[in-house]
Amino acid sequence: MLNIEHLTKAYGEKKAVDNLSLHIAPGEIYGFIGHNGAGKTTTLKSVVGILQFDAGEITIDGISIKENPLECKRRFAYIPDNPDLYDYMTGIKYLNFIADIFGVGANERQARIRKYADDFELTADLAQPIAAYSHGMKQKLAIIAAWLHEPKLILMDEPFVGLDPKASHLLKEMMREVCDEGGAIFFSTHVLEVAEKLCDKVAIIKGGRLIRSGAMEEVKGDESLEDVFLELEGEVC
Ligand SMILES: Nc1ncnc2c1ncn2[C@@H]1O[C@H](COP(=O)(O)OP(=O)(O)OP(=O)(O)O)[C@@H](O)[C@H]1O
Repeated sequence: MLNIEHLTKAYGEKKAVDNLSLHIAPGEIYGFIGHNGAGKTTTLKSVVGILQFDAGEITIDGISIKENPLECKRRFAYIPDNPDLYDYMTGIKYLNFIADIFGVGANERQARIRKYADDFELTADLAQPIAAYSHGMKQKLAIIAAWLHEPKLILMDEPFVGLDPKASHLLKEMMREVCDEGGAIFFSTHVLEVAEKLCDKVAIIKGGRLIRSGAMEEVKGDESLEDVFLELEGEVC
């Protein structure tokens, strides 16, 4: 579903991502872990067409993000690490705005907004301006917005930050549902316990280079993901 081939992206002289290749198949929850500044956000922003990259190719369902970004964007949703939404809009206005962009019909959008807002206990706040939302409430709104057009691929940068335990649990269930229905999820996290329990596959990036990837059980073997990660972090590139 998502193919990243030899992705390279530099900021000036500094290579933030160096020759990274990764393949994410339907049905997979794929975790992306690495130290601060390892290149996770740069990779995600390159995949979703926010950043121009220097070399490599990224395709979603075989469609190039460079050549046909709109077709790609119809298929995925992206939740950035900071839910900077439009503060002056109310929650419901924002969700309708996103639904309009993706052409979600009136009945579907109403049903989905009602379901997800109820599940996240956000319904009573939808009439409030986003400026009045807490970080966690903004994150919930961003998640609902991402799920509105039923994307096949969902990319998320640190999605659990700021969510309360109930919302985190719900998000994990929603992620698994997407994958059970043939979709795929690629997300970054620093919470290795969550990654270990939730992910089918995991990729570890260090200094812009992919240093380990594959099925969770294979990557971690008999150890915890945290132990494997810390061992790899300790090794010289
Ligand atoms: N706009 C930018 N200009 C210059 N350098 C940047 C820019 N954005 C990121 N970098 C650098 O690129 C490297 C990778 O950063 P990136 O944000 O992709 O890391 P990350 O793995 O997402 O980190 P974190 O876990 O802290 O969010 C870092 O060395 C960072 O300093």
